[in-house]
Amino acid sequence: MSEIIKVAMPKGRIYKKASALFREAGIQIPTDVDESRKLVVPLPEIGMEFILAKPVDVPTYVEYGVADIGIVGKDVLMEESRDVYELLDLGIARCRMSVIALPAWKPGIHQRVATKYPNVASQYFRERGQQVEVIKLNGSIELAPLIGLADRIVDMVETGQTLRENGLVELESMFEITSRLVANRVSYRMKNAEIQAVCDALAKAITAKNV
Ligand SMILES: Nc1ncnc2c1ncn2[C@@H]1O[C@H](COP(=O)(O)OP(=O)(O)OP(=O)(O)O)[C@@H](O)[C@H]1O
Ligand SMILES: O=P(O)(O)OC[C@H]1O[C@H](OP(=O)(O)OP(=O)(O)O)[C@H](O)[C@@H]1O
Repeated sequence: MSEIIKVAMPKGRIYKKASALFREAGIQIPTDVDESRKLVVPLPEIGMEFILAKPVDVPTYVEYGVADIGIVGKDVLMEESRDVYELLDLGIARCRMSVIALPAWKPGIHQRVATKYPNVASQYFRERGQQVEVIKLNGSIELAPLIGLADRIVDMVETGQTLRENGLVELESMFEITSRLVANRVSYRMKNAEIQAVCDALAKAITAKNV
């Protein structure tokens, strides 16, 4: 008998896109499990159990093996540096991580950068020889330059609407971001056939979408 695969799924904007991709891959998962308050959803009929997690926590659950696989944005993987296998680029929830400022921004002596991604931002500016003070925020990052907390921000840009509505400009695009399928290293060995089957089915669905 094949083993149950535990899947850490991010609540929020990735869930609908990821669950649609699973269904295109022939894995019939419900569309609306993220709308209830139930956090562990057993789906024995398809040999899976879904763990509905905050996106930033998905790599932690997978590293510790309480989830065998997970779906997570590349932005979170870069920031969290968890020891997980990155198996597949799902090509969903596409956006970019950028450096953003008010149009009048000029390099100054003491530069402050606000972001939800302090590790990624620190490394990015360090590699470019720019000395900056990085300030961690947890949301509405665009506020920081508007009210004088920081000169620049590092944040996600998708449609650009948030920037336009707040009179901000994108100075540099740092990284293209998509969601990834990741696996726990031990699970990948112990449940290899089951995990590889999910990975192959998703890869086939992605290829079918792109032709
Ligand atoms: N416009 C966007 N803004 C932010 N993230 C986006 C965007 N579009 C796609 N993404 C991707 O979606 C992922 C999850 O975004 P979501 O907003 O659901 O998470 P979150 O900000 O951690 O949620 P919460 O605020 O509930 O903790 C991001 O990590 C990123 O990979
Ligand atoms: O280019 P756009 O399509 O406007 O998308 C980008 C915005 O979306 C995200 O914010 P989110 O909605 O997650 O809210 P938050 O700022 O509270 O994290 C991100 O942090 C940007 O603010």
